[in-house]
Amino acid sequence: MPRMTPPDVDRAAASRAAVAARRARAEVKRAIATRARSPLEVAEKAWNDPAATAEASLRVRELLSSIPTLGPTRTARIMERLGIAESKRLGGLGVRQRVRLRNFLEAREDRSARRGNLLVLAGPTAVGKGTVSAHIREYHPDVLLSISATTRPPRPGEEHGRHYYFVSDEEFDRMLERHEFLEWATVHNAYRYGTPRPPIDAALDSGRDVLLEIDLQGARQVRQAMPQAQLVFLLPPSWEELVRRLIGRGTETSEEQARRLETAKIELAAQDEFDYRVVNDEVGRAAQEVVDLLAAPRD
Ligand SMILES: Nc1ncnc2c1ncn2[C@@H]1O[C@H](COP(=O)(O)OP(=O)(O)OP(=O)(O)O)[C@@H](O)[C@H]1O
Ligand SMILES: Nc1nc2c(ncn2[C@@H]2O[C@H](COP(=O)(O)O)[C@@H](O)[C@H]2O)c(=O)[nH]1
Repeated sequence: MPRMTPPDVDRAAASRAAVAARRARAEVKRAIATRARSPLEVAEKAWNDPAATAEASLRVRELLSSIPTLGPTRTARIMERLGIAESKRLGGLGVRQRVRLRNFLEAREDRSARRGNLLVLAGPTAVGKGTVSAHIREYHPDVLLSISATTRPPRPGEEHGRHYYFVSDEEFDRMLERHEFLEWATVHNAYRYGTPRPPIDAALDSGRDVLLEIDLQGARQVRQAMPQAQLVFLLPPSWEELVRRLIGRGTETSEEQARRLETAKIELAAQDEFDYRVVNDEVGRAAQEVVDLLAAPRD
């Protein structure tokens, strides 16, 4: 067997140390991915404990991308926002970079410790539920607006996956069999509508507030299934204004309008079942009232 010279010995030791360091970093990443350690705790250890070489040599990119909800694209975007270069290791960050990363990780931990709130927005046809919800989607993108599945055909301008998931009767039946809905109902004695449950659970678990824009039957089912949900009833300034909005929208035949106004009378009679009532006199103001209720802590 050839004898090892001193440089060979050094190289072998260095290579063993490199393998051990890689393993230690993989262990740290696994602990973050399985939520056994918080990324903030790992970062603090890297900065405060001189013996924490695995933590200190971990790249910021590796730390962030080990967080279960962050993929490589979001990681890259966050690092750019924090002003941290792709190759930077935790131990090599400057003071300002450490402050920015710490603030970011602290804010994430606060958010994930809080469960999101669920708010149901219901009300009679044409009161403006869709308009108020669209306003919230545009100005409060942090709120998840649930996308329902429906057997109704799309109206002009409506997009599959944005306004609704437009599905056939057969597909709706399959979703029912697979218990995919939090609630569902046949609305205005016409088409079926249902709220897919998995995106709602995921959002609430990650601390995101969720808004459901659904009918009275659905609101009652949500109250049963998730009693912590807040139920908000949207009111028109007057019955005459409601009729004006329905006719003015011009998306239903006069027969369908009459059917919807019959349902509206039943829905208006049930407004006392709701936790809050909001008058949709002006879209921005009504939307803000809904968002304020959504953000308010529940007891
Ligand atoms: N505050 C408001 N002032 C005046 N018009 C409004 C207001 N809010 C909504 N509208 C108008 O009323 C009509 C009905 O609104 P929208 O379609 O949002 O009602 P909706 O409650 O979602 O109805 P549906 O339950 O039938 O789907 C639309 O033409 C919309 O532009
Ligand atoms: N119970 C549910 N009702 C829903 C859902 N999605 C929408 N709706 C309600 O249906 C009517 C009609 O809506 P339109 O878009 O055809 O005008 C309206 O009251 C919606 O709030 C749902 O998932 N479940």
